[in-house]
Amino acid sequence: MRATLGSQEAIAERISGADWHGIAHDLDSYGNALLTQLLTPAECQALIALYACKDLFRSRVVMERHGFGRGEYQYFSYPLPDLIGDLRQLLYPRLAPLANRWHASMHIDTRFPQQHADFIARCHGAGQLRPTPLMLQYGAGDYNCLHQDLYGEHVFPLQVAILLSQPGQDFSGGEFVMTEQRPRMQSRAEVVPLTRGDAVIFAVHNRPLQGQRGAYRVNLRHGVSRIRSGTRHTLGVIFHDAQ
Ligand SMILES: O=C(O)CCC(=O)C(=O)O
Ligand SMILES: [Fe+2]
Repeated sequence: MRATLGSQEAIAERISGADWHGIAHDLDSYGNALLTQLLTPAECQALIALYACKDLFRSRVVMERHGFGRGEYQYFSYPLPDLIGDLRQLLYPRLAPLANRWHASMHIDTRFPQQHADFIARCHGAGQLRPTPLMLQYGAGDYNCLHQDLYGEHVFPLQVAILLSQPGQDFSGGEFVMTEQRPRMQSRAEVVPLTRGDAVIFAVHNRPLQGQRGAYRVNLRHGVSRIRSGTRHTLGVIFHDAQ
């Protein structure tokens, strides 16, 4: 599995080569940023194949049953497949300084350690023991309602979703969408254009927005518009664990 799923070194190199200044700028300006071509088509394909391996997952959610939309997803069990553990561990340190800066701007006291293992120890110490990385699977007519992935008191304010299917080839429709609700103002929407292997990094629930009298908090949600045809798979990397 290691061969098809790519080495940690290759993933680390792609992450190092990304434009992190540009990503920070986009996250500060829009609450989301693209990290293009994080995974190769072969890695995307290998990840999609994992969806059928029931033993890798701790639970399966049929979205319609909960009013979450239509489609399904599965949460991975520990130990995570290598590639997914590597992504979580390698992306986190790039985002922790930004998360700390956001918290400072929003006057939230919590600060995040530099290493993911230390943050996970904090989650586990508070009873948030269950892994949150997940794979989502949508067919024609499916969609994901606007939501926030909060699973307990401890929340890392950024998360990552990686599109594993090719738009225009594997599926049509199914755009990644975000809304941003500003206090006493109308909501703003963003559609994030993704191709297979691209990651979107985005705010989990709040971000600071610079106003005339300092920064204030805005409330964000994400979801997926209706899949018009075909099948769409995504890998979700959430950095906090769940209660
Ligand atoms: O399928 C998507 O693009 C959205 C997935 C999602 O909601 C998540 O990763 O938290
Ligand atoms: Fe989500």
